[in-house]
Amino acid sequence: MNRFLEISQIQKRIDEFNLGPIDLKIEPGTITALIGNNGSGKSTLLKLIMNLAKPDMGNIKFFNKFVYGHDESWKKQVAYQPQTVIGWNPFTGNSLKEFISPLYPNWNEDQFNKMVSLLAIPLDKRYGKLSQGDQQKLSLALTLPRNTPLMLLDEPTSFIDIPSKKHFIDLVVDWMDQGERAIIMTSHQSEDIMKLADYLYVLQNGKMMGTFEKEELTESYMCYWMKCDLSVKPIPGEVSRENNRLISNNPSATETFFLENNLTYTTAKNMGMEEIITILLK
Ligand SMILES: Nc1ncnc2c1ncn2[C@@H]1O[C@H](COP(=O)(O)OP(=O)(O)OP(=O)(O)O)[C@@H](O)[C@H]1O
Repeated sequence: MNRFLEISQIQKRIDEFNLGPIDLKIEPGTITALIGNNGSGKSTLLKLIMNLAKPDMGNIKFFNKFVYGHDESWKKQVAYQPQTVIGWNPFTGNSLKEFISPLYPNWNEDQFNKMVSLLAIPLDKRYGKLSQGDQQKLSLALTLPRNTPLMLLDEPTSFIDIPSKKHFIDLVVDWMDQGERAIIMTSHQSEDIMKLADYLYVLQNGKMMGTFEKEELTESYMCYWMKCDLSVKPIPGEVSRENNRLISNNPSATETFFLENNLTYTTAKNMGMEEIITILLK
């Protein structure tokens, strides 16, 4: 299988914080959402991929090339949108576009203009004078049109307004359709995750909790309201219970057990992404 990115046993210590060991493989045609509580190491992982921080252990291969060498030509193949961009404040959107666009051979000017118009981005104001939302929109408009095989987005929609979030989702879907591409994005926005992600990579306090296929994850969590309070413990698949409400991450095992033990429920409901993430990050 052709792998865009392969992270093997990466570890990084920053003061008291320990990230890893992390293993992650990214294949073309996929969007992976990095999920985790604040401070769990998501941005640090993106910085390690971009060689902006050095790991203490492990390695990262991008298109089968180690990223921790002197040759950084691979960076032309990755578009990285950090949470905070350093050094852009004195420049207007127009000047930033003039600096950035020549660096990327697949830069698409029409796509940039489309994003500027759709997201109503002021190009003649200095970046430092823009609102946080406009800064984020400009940063996106300077990232997607690079049309690199891999895009790394660090909380791309945390400040932008609701209509722009909807445009962002459409733009990303369109971006993915244009070739052999992949995205890794950190996000706390369940709508972005629900609509865009194929995989969820979950981090908890720097530790890797696992990779989950989104559809499987949403299908595997079910909430049951039982006819009466449950006294039997534990029930196969049980994740948690409260009075007559039971959450399972293995509905078929749970329902078989209900049948075998004459336990009846009044309602069964799939759970939303926000509820599932809350359970995963408990
Ligand atoms: N430059 C730094 N100096 C000291 N500590 C740092 C630095 N960068 C990150 N850390 C620490 O590393 C840990 C992980 O931070 P990181 O920003 O990667 O988390 P995150 O999952 O992206 O968080 P958030 O969801 O809040 O953006 C935190 O404990 C943070 O304080």
